[in-house]
Amino acid sequence: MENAIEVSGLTKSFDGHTAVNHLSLKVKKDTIFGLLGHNGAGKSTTIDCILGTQKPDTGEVTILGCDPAANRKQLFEKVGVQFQENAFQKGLKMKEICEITHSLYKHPMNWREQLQAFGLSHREKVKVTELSGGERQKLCILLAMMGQPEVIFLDELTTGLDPLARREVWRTLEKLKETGVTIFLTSHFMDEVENLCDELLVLKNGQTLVSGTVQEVLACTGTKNMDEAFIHLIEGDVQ
Ligand SMILES: Nc1ncnc2c1ncn2[C@@H]1O[C@H](COP(=O)(O)OP(=O)(O)OP(=O)(O)O)[C@@H](O)[C@H]1O
Repeated sequence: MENAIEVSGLTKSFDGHTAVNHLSLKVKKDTIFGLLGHNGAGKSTTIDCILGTQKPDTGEVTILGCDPAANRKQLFEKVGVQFQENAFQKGLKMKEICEITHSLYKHPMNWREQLQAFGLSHREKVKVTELSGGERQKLCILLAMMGQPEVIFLDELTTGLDPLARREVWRTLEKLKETGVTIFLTSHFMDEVENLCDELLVLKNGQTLVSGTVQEVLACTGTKNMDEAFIHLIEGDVQ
């Protein structure tokens, strides 16, 4: 199976502190990949380096065979990114943000359909600042999907969502995967990872502890679920 994302020997330091240390990974096309780790493990830095928004100290990255730093414009059409909610311009209504984002793409999605799938249709005229945290989070995911990307990056996918909303998001991602979208996500919810991810990688202090399918991680840690596996991995290997 072809790879959508390849990372080899990625290292990134800030002021002498190594945030990501010699990380290598491959994400197969049409799969969901989960990057896990404790707070400060290096997940967001990894995504920033993969997207080219941070310059790695060393390492090679390709998305859909391209160097993201050198092919930014070309990749923009094919890669969706979940931006942090505080990046929203104040005073804009949800509908206006959707329309603006829609206008940026050659082949945008029907955002009203997705708004309905997320149960947000009745809120389209509400200012983003007046939405609940969970509603804003769903909006961020919708915006990442807007250009009908081939690859989508979702950092802290369902943080702030209630259990029902999390399942709505899961269903959306499963449908996206069925249509041939590759998804790279980070999450602190191990049930989410078990349900969604084809493969995962656990980081501790910027270094890879383990990678593989959920079953492989459970087998190598001798645990019954990802919660136990995660705690075993993070607590068991003090560095
Ligand atoms: N711009 C920056 N300048 C200095 N240090 C940074 C910067 N960005 C990240 N770091 C440091 O790099 C390390 C990894 O941070 P990162 O945000 O990648 O972790 P994370 O795994 O995404 O954490 P969380 O789960 O809390 O979001 C941390 O020690 C963090 O303080």
